Amino acid sequence: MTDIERIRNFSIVAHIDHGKSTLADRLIQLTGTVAERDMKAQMLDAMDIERERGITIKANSVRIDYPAKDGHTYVLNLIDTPGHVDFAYEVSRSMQAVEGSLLVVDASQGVEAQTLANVYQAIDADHEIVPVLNKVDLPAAEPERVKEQIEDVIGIDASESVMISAKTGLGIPDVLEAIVTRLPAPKGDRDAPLKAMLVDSWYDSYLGVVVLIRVMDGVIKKGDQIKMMKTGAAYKLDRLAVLKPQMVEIAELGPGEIGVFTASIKQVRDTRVGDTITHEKKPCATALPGFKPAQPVVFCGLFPVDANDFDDLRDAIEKLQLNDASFSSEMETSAALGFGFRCGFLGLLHLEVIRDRLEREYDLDLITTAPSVVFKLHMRDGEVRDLHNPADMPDLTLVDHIEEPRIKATILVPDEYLGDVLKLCQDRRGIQMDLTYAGSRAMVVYDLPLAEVVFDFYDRLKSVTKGYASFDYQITGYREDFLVKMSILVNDEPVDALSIMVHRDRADARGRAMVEKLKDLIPRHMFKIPIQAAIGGRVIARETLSAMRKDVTAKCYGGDATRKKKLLEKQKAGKKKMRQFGKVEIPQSAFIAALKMDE
Ligand SMILES: Nc1nc2c(ncn2[C@@H]2O[C@H](COP(=O)(O)OP(=O)(O)OP(=O)(O)O)[C@@H](O)[C@H]2O)c(=O)[nH]1
Repeated sequence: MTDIERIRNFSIVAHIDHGKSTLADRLIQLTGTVAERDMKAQMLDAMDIERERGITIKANSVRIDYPAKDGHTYVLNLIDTPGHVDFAYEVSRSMQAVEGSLLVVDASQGVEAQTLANVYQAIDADHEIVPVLNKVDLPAAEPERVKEQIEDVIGIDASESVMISAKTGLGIPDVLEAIVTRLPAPKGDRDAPLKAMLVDSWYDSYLGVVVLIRVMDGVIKKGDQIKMMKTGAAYKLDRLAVLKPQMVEIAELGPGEIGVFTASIKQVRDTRVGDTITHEKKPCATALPGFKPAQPVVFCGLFPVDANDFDDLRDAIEKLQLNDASFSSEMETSAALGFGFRCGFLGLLHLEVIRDRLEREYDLDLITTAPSVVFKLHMRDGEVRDLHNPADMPDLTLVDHIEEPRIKATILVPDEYLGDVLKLCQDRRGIQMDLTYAGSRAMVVYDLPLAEVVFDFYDRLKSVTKGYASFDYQITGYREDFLVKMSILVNDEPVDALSIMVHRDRADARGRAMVEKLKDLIPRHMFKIPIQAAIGGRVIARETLSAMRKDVTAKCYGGDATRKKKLLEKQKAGKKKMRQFGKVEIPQSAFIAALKMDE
């Protein structure tokens, strides 16, 4: 067991790409935690997709032994936090598990939206914060200006920022010293009953579920009989270890320490981030505050393009859920799309990552329906229902009013793009709450309906600002608005995968845009096809796709049978990506394309 005075627990907060992973790698490397030859760049980002997209999804941790200048060897525990907005709750739990943060800011870029969101979480958790200016090797680095910005925008003292280049290794020893001298040691009572926080968990194909914990009070040992206070489940610990970052078994962990255990836990779902772990026989009196179960906020339907792949899709979803308790699924049948799943996600990025993995790792062709948020239906009889799928919208006469989730969005953007950003937010029913300046950049805060953000807001924001805006949001609550369900009818058949909830004032424009798009996206058939948008029984927009004149084989005159056969085969292959709606075939790509809004 480590002397509590010689422990420092910390996390690194940064905006995406400011160099968090590179710094972590350097710290690990410099302290010889990993032998040089085992050093893979970005040790902490385990998953391929994370590496490819350059984002950190699952929190993880590493324990570093550091001989400090004062002659003592310290144990430094770095908990890596997910950098994306969708995982705000996971970030908040990781923050509770440590006492300090390194605030990494790219000295050539300055403070960004996620820097703010994450540093506020660190401040909320009462962290001691050490500002670290990275990338000072770049000619464009302006450390003095960025220091000022940190003081102006975040309001913390940046005069003693550590200047580093995680790339060249410059300043890394200073970071290690700052961790020891400027961050506080943890506190905890060794003699009190065990109280540990469940910080993270993941599924390992050899070990089963691995649980990352921070001990607050008491001592945990291999073989202990433990209990999770929120779920009530009890387990016997069969392995206790620290991560260096590979697992090294350890006999016990005391207050202030961070480590992992395994205990024959079947699925990640049985472990809840933020839960309190204690001894079954001698439990602690109260659980740690702030526990919140993971709540999916964005839903969409996932259907196999080829109905025969349904079983494969179900198996793949079950496998992914082994490692991700926040991704929910429920079987769904759609008249148009057949059998599939209605899935819930923490946010848009989470949705994209899961869909990508299903398509890539499990080789599935999927139709994704429009992402939707959870609407609250206040029924006339007083009942309040959650609506996860616009297709399930009940008869309007039964509904008194509808509420939708709202967010507080923070956007940082260079001055010259401010006008475009304001217009975009305004177009998405936003209400401006704040507008301030930090140097040549504006910080805008908007109250927006989440429904207007889930689809393509982020893409639009990036395109109108040429990638210079940064964006972050948090859900603030529900508010009533005049929302209606808009259905799309193709050849008089409703296509439920295309129905959306929309504000009444926007319905006409959205409806018109969608039918116009669909007219281009649906190939011509042998007959005329009306395409309509409707609210209830009322058609608000209509286009007609005219009939095709010739069939594809018509130009193969003469008896060229092979050519004809080839053409028909080609057509058949193309059909695999099509869906049949009544007599009409709609290409898979049309579903998402039709919902994109051009502004
Ligand atoms: N020139 C220079 N480039 C750096 C430095 N530190 C990191 N980079 C580069 O900046 C990019 C982003 O670095 P990462 O460490 O992946 O950033 P991150 O903050 O971990 O990003 P996420 O994992 O996406 O949150 C990489 O291409 C790094 O090579 C530095 O000190 N100088």
